[in-house]
Amino acid sequence: MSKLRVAVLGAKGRMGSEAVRAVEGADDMELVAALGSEDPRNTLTDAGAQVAVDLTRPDAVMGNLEFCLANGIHAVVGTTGWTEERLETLRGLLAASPGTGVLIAPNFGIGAVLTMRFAQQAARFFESVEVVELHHPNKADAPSGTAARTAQLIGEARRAADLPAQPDATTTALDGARGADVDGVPVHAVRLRGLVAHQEVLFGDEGETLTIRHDSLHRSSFMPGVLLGVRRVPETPGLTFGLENFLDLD
Ligand SMILES: NC(=O)C1=CN([C@@H]2O[C@H](COP(=O)(O)OP(=O)(O)OC[C@H]3O[C@@H](n4cnc5c(N)ncnc54)[C@H](OP(=O)(O)O)[C@@H]3O)[C@@H](O)[C@H]2O)C=CC1
Ligand SMILES: O=C(O)C1=N[C@H](C(=O)O)C[C@H](O)C1
Repeated sequence: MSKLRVAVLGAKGRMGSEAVRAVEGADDMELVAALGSEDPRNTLTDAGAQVAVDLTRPDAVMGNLEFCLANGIHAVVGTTGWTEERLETLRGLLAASPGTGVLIAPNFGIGAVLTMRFAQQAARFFESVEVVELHHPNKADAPSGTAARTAQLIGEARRAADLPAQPDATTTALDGARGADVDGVPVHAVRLRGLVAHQEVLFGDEGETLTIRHDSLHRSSFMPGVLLGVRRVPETPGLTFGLENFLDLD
């Protein structure tokens, strides 16, 4: 069987360099290009890439995807910064390239995917909920894509259960003290030297609390998810949002 021809964008970055090693170590894949910010995108077509893994920056990913979709290259995207508006633009690009697949994974770690699923399940049972994400201080965006997605899933589950807005009697606060409001859920971002990627989802109700915590202690934790995405995306045209769609969680 011929090997999947894979390119990594952002190849010199923290995640990209790990992805380069993972692709090189996969028996069914061949790393055909490893691009940094200075490399022209046509390196991808010249190398005959079938799947591009984007681990760049929120301000770079859309241009990369435009190029990939215009050239029928499937994409596995770990880069963050996805708003509904950006997703809509991407859906438009995909409509013009119907056989091509894009996976956007807010988090490739199985523990993080499970955290989101468990939080979604717990959401309707608790009056209060807050999300705290904790990352290394070189991270460009806040809150993390994972925290934003977690809060969105919780918000959807609360609405589906007809829960009211959660109680919060704060009338005076320093700016930012209550975190960012994502879909009615306060999200707090910690940046601390020594950390990699961590998240706590705190639920509370009368007389009890529930904490769901996940820790990525090394970026190798994301690599099985990246490789799964690379294997599955060529057979999955259109937009897939979330690695859970490629996992049998139920
Ligand atoms: N989904 C997931 O599981 C995970 C997602 N991430 C996300 O991945 C992204 C990257 O994170 P991280 O590796 O820590 O960031 P880094 O800053 O370490 O790496 C980003 C790399 O992308 C390069 N780059 C920027 N623009 C382009 C471009 N147009 N083409 C090719 N390369 C480019 C940068 O090069 P230069 O320095 O020259 O600008 C840099 O080497 C972030 O959005 C982060 O949130 C991170 C971890 C897990
Ligand atoms: O930048 C990071 O490091 C990470 N980014 C992703 C995010 O924003 O959710 C995934 C993980 O948290 C690590």
